[in-house]
Amino acid sequence: MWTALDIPDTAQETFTDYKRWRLLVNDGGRHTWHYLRTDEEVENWPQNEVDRFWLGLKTTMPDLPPAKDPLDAARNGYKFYKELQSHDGHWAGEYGGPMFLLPAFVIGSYVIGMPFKEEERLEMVRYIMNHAHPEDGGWGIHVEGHSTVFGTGLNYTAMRILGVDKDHPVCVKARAYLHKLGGTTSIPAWGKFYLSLLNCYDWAGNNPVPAEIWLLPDWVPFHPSKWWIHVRNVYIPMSYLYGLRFKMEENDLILSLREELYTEDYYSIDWPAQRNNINKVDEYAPHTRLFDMISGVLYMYEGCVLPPLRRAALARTCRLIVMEDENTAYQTLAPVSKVFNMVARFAAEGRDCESFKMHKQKRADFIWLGAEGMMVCGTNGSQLWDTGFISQALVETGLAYEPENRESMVKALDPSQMRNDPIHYHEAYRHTTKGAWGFSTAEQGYTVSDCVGEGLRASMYLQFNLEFTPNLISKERMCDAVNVLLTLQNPNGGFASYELVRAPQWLEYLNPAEVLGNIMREYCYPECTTSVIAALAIFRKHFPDYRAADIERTIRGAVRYLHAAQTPEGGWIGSWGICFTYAAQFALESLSLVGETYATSTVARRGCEFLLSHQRADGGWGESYKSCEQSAWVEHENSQVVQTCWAVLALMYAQYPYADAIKRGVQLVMQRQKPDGTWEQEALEGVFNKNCAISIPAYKFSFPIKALGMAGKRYPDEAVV
Ligand SMILES: CC(C)=CCC[C@@H](C)[C@H]1CC[C@@]2(C)C3=C(CC[C@]12C)[C@@]1(C)CC[C@H](O)C(C)(C)[C@@H]1CC3
Repeated sequence: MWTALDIPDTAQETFTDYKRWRLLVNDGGRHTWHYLRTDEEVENWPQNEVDRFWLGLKTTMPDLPPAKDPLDAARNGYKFYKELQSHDGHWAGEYGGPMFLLPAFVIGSYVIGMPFKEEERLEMVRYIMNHAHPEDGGWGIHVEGHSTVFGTGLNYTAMRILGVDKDHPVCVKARAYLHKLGGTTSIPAWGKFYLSLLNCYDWAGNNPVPAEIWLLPDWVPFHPSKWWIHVRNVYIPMSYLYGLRFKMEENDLILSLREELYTEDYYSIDWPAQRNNINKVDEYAPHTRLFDMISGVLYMYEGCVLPPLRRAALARTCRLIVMEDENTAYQTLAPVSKVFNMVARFAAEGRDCESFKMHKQKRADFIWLGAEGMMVCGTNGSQLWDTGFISQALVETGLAYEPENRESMVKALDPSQMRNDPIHYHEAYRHTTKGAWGFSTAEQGYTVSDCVGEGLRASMYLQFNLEFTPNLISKERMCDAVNVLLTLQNPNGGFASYELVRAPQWLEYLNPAEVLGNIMREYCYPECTTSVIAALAIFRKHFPDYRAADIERTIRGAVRYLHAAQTPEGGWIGSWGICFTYAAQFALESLSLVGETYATSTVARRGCEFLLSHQRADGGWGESYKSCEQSAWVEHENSQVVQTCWAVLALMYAQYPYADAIKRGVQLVMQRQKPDGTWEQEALEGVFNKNCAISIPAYKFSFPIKALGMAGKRYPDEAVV
């Protein structure tokens, strides 16, 4: 255990002085939180509105005159949100929600002896405490999910490592619940893995992760280079660490955890029998028989591995890990692979080396301090994504032209386009990045299809629609972005997230991570496809001569995919936002850009009717995250501002002719606006892999501003309040 912390019984009050925390934004959009220990530092680096807002402190923003109409309400919204723009032009923000990322960081860091500051540890404990379920004291896979062994086992362990005593009431309650669930023997695979690194679970209790798979020739249909990039990047360092059976040395905490986490005597557990022991409360994607069979064979193979083969396989995975670190300047693709890469590099090279230093430096980029404590975000930020949406909203609503908003629009231009392919490109099985945008920063360096779409579109809007912005992005750079988009279309016309679909569908039968669905390979997504359609449709208006035939063919194929992806009820299943309302907004917008609206297209008309069938009596829309789990509409108990905006935008894009439904939605969003122009944080807005919700708090600015502003423009004569 890191030094013991004195932790109060409840966590509403902050554990550190929030007036001393500052968000540093530098180096192309990196953001890191710093605690100022001396008064002198506090004086030299005053707290600003961005710090105060995200820390949940009272901002100095005044109450605004009540909005007269929707456009005015949008204006009020932006008056506030503009103050949250960083000096470099992007909007920094929180991106929390999953409850396994912070424990992964804590466990991984502890295993390799990479410390956190005491103030950080205190606020991490506070975050965990604030998200314990009041009834049972446990944690789920995300903050809104039911308690599971995965959530409870990992967060309990993290609390103990961070310095909380085992007799603290929060630990006592969580432990009682964990024991009620049978203890951590039945923790899902990734939990088994973290605990094994910590020396609190025997490696024999894990299903094998043989590195030898990386020695197969590339043409093999299930070759790991064809897996979804997140799973690939998680399993490369996992297979390396599994091959080494890497674990930290025993100490008092570990010996104690071996007692606390289990209901039986740790030393008499039948570990091989635990490989497929997964608690029912955790299971989202149960093992298939095929998976269990292959694991059984691989388990036998582990008893007779050929040392030269294993050595060659470990050398190969080690090389892949180093390439990923170097391609991303040690950001890595996302927090799960970040931790495993960090531990793997430590296992290979130790502490006194550049990789340890660099991993420590970039570990900070994932850590965010919110009103409820310190968390680990889903990525190193959502810089490009949030900047893209708000820029587009301002241009589409016309607010960008208003003198007081011009400077912020000039600052927002040119967000982090990647100029070159990765350093290690083909050898690391990467997709091209020259001209692409990713979700966060250029440094992180991963092409994402819809981020290229939104980045390109925002750049075109800012540069071409506004006469006061400089010409920063050359035609050549925009064409580079289009080139990337054109490489990403799949044979069925659809677009996936980071790469082309490389692997067959049956690979999903081998999903080893019981808590997430659709993870093994890329899938085509309506949202990604529609972003691309929209960007290309706008691009060709500005540059009708550039690759005109290719663009036409691509758009036609994408629209065909989108038509086919519509469900019989008329909706689209969203995979990255919740859920049908999210996807409908993208789908109906992109269809309108190719001339398909309520009046001209049955697809658009059915899309509108589907949405209208779910409008609630209060005028809003509200879907639960369970819609994503079940791929079927599940009503939330309350209507949600962000989802209402998506639905209203979708209807407006489709030129739904009867204004009443739209106005009722607009009214709800206006009623929920607070006097300072903001909206309350409601339910989590994002999701991944079917089963894990994630918050994207910037959506509660960008989409209301866009929806209200567009409604204001569309119905200019009416005050809708
Ligand atoms: C399973 C693992 C490895 C967990 C770590 C979390 C990541 C996988 C998540 C967190 C954020 C996340 C949901 C994200 C995406 C993929 C998966 C991410 C990175 C993408 C980039 C996919 C494409 C989407 O359209 C969109 C751009 C919205 C999201 C953004 C966030």
